[in-house]
Amino acid sequence: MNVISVKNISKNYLGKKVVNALKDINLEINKGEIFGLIGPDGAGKTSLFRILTTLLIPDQGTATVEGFDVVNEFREIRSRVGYMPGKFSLYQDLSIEENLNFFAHVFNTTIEENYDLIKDIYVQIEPFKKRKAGNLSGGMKQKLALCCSLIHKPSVLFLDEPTTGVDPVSRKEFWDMLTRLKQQNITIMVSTPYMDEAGLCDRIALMQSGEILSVNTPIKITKQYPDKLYAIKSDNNYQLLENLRKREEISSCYIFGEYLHVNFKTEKINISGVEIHEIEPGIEDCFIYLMNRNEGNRN
Ligand SMILES: Nc1ncnc2c1ncn2[C@@H]1O[C@H](COP(=O)(O)OP(=O)(O)OP(=O)(O)O)[C@@H](O)[C@H]1O
Repeated sequence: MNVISVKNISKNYLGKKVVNALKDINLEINKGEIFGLIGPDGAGKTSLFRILTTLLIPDQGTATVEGFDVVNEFREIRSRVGYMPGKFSLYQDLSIEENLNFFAHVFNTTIEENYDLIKDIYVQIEPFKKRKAGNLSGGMKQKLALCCSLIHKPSVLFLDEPTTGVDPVSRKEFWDMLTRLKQQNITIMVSTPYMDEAGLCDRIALMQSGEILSVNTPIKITKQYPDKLYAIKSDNNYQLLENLRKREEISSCYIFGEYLHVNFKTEKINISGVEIHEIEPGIEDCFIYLMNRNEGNRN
């Protein structure tokens, strides 16, 4: 049985303008996986998390978590999942210790009862346990929020952009922690806008504008890239970008760090006065390729 199953889920927000936040989403997530939802702001990641954690009702489709329906069996789900929302949602006026005790109390447990699960993370913030949550650094807030979401020993953990705005060292530590939680057989669904974190997941879904563009292991997604990709650099990359985008034989060209990444429609490459070499595509290249293809199909 899949731990999370999403079938034809759609969600619209009604307002002056209707927003199609999720369009016919289908996903299956296996036990013990670290599954990444990768996509830019507005892709629909939070809406999907909120549906799976029973905080939002879908307009269409069905979804189950640990075999329970997200609408009809929400109570069963709430006791089994941990949710770390994107925005810091703990009590800023309570200390680390008080926040943790509060969440333990809500779930009818104690810090001591499940200490084993949070120990690795908690020891890093314990020296500051009397400090108010509002006065913690980004990395420490994130560790506290993770502890609070784990305190009732959930079997599924939903983490919405847990590393956004967190320094690179804390980001690395955070992903190490997720690997340790996975070893305890916890299924983890995590969203991130950082493409480098995609490679740390067992499988990922690339999401854009409420749609899933691809689901696979990070390696398979990059292997499916259908074209040759070149990195090109000149003294003036902006001028080069403008020139290349006008050329008929170039199907895509975008800035990537100090290089431009370019696809050609033709095998023969006629370009001089630049540094050019073929490269292996990364997740971000795959994302851009799939996004362009999706937009092309729509037009
Ligand atoms: N309560 C709401 N009312 C109206 N529109 C909403 C609401 N919540 C989300 N949206 C819109 O739905 C779309 C998907 O938003 P969602 O928050 O699910 O995406 P996301 O990938 O998590 O992005 P972000 O990181 O910006 O939250 C966006 O266009 C967003 O503006």
